Amino acid sequence: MGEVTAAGDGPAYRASDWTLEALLSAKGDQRISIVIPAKNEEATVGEVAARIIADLGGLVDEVVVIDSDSTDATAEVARSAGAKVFSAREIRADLGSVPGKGEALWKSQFVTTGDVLVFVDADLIDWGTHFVTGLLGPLLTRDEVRLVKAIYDRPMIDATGREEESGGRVTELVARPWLALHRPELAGLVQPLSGEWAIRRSTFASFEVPVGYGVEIAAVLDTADRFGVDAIAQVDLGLRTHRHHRHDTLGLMAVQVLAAAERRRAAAPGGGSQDASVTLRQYARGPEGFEPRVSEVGVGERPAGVTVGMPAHAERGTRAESR
Ligand SMILES: O=c1ccn([C@@H]2O[C@H](COP(=O)(O)OP(=O)(O)O[C@H]3O[C@H](CO)[C@@H](O)[C@H](O)[C@H]3O)[C@@H](O)[C@H]2O)c(=O)[nH]1
Ligand SMILES: O=C(O)[C@H](O)COP(=O)(O)O
Repeated sequence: MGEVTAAGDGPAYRASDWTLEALLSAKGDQRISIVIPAKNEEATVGEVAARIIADLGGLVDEVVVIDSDSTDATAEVARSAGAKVFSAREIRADLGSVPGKGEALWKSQFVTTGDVLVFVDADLIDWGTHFVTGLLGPLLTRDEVRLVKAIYDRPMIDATGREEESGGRVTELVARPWLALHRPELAGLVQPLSGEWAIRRSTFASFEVPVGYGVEIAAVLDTADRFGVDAIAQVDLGLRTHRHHRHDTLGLMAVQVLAAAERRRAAAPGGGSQDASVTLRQYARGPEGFEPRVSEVGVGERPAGVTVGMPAHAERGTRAESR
């Protein structure tokens, strides 16, 4: 097993570094929750949840799908697959609701029971349950590790099945350049935006959480700032394919990633209120020439979960933050 830090000055871990038996014994009495945020993922969420339940039922204590304002059969499909399903909007309704993936992850804190949270996207196509065991390995076996990021090859497959150039466009054009400019000690992160990551509940509950796609870059920066770069481990999981966005929706994602990163560079505008937004203008040629499309992109943040009250069943993991 290689020594690895986020700076990438050593080989990443590999999922095969741990057997299921080794993880079961390292787990002890800790509880493990898998959290799958899902917005209109009826085509894939059932398979993602069912495979984890079938392969890892002995290791994982619960598989929770957070339905993020889906208008399709995501919730029904996930429930039939055996997952516990919650609507993000209905969790802690006293705290209101805003759209976004980060919101779904933040809300998951109030309904999960795990000391360790493993986030897995719902739109995975090529993947395996070694994603989960790989992400758990460093967290269960090394006390200093707080956050584990998945790294993988991520080819971009077009509608005909042909492999385009590699994916991760926001990663390559936004996140990596920003890290190179402002946080070079984190430049060794192979996939700073990977949607599969594991974190101690106590750590996550102490973070402010961007409501949108800024949630990953924020967790990386906050972990490094609070606990040091060595608190982040990377695990090579091989190959991942997923559904791709068009360029215009990736532009919105890029705004959210940048807003979260900039907020952590300086007290920049944008964060703070859960409803904060930035106006993004994009252009497409129409009959009269280039026409603007204006989007209000949510870049607000939720406060640290511990400040708004954790449910009793989660208190053990949250108190452990002093670890
Ligand atoms: O409002 C939303 C939007 C998305 N999702 C879910 O979040 C996951 C990832 O969303 P997706 O739109 O597929 O993101 P990607 O294009 O895959 O973006 C990558 O980069 C993002 C920015 O870091 C990460 O949040 C993603 O997990 C990562 O896969 C999926 O399960 C979605 O269903 C929600 O739950 N609510
Ligand atoms: O992680 C990213 O950079 C975005 O999800 C975009 O990924 P894609 O270019 O593979 O669609």
